[in-house]
Amino acid sequence: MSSQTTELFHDASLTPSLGAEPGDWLALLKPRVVSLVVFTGAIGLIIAPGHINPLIGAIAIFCIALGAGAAGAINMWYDRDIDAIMRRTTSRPIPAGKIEAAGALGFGVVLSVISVLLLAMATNLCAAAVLAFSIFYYAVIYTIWLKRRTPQNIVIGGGAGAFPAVIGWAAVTGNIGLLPMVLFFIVFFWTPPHFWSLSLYASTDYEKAGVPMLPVVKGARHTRWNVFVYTLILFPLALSPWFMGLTGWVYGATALVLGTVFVYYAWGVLRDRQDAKGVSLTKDQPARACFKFSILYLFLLFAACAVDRLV
Ligand code: HEM
Ligand SMILES: CC(C)=CCC/C(C)=C/CC/C(C)=C/COP(=O)(O)OP(=O)(O)O
Repeated sequence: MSSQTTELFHDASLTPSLGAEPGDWLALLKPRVVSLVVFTGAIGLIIAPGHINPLIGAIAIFCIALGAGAAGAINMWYDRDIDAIMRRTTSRPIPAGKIEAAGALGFGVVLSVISVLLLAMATNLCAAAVLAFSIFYYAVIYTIWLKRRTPQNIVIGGGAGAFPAVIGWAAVTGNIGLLPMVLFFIVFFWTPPHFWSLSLYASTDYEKAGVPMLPVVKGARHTRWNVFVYTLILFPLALSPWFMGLTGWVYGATALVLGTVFVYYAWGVLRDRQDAKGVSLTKDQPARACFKFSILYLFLLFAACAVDRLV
């Protein structure tokens, strides 16, 4: 096969469409990942001081979901070449030939605009502006600019997923308070252990696709240290809303327990010795366990924040 033919083969936009079903369009929105992002947005809205009409609140949460999903669709449009190479992503709608690339881009852009306009009309300009910026951040700053250029891609790019709590808060108050800012930094520092744990056992995929994720560029040992150090930083950071008197004891106790368990899992990742470059680490159980726990951690931490408001 000539190199040109190989390129055509890999350009998913040229794969014949097999006929998209509604589920394929939904898959473009990365619904499972977005669910946690939206949950943090909803908590931002619940803990904000003041009152919001429940219908308006529901619309605001819907807009965060729509905007985050739309950014995911733009991400899948841009990443269609590497998604076709990586085993984990090869069955996504574009590489699978279910949806054409241009259609996915149009879908993502239109939904982005709708989500921002609807949020502006339903709530206020501050919330809508932060949503617009976070879509831009994920789609352009992370996906197009950083992801393929630097192994620090997700440290900076992780900011995108940290905005929803700020958006939820702003939807109620029209401004950005101290508590949502701290929550922003909690998600920001949570992202590296979340993602680098996963990348430890998915590194051969990224290597194949030429994405400079940390384990590919710096090796597994370096990545393990980074997972551990970011988890250590996260520990006091997650406790800080309690120390500052922004939350009560329910949150404080939860952050203490969850932080301890997270450090334990990250320690497991650090102690793991499967470090040979190019070796498939799919059996890297400590990294898998740490990735899974990272999701539970953020879910429970934010839930505790809301429970604190109610007790
Ligand atoms: C740049 C930052 C991030 C990167 C690179 C990243 C990467 C990933 C990847 C590659 C997966 C596997 C998904 C799949 O197999 O399709 C994943 C799963 C997940 N991520 Fe992240 N993530 C990031 C930030 C976040 C944030 C901010 C949240 C939520 C607040 C989040 C929530 C989740 C959830 C809930 C899953 C599990 C989805 C499932 O059950 O399949 N991620 N993440
Ligand atoms: C409000 C708003 C716009 C929020 C967007 C935030 C969002 C969905 C953040 C999650 C970031 C994420 C899923 C990265 C996946 O990385 P990747 O795309 O590199 O992973 P992949 O290899 O699975 O495609």
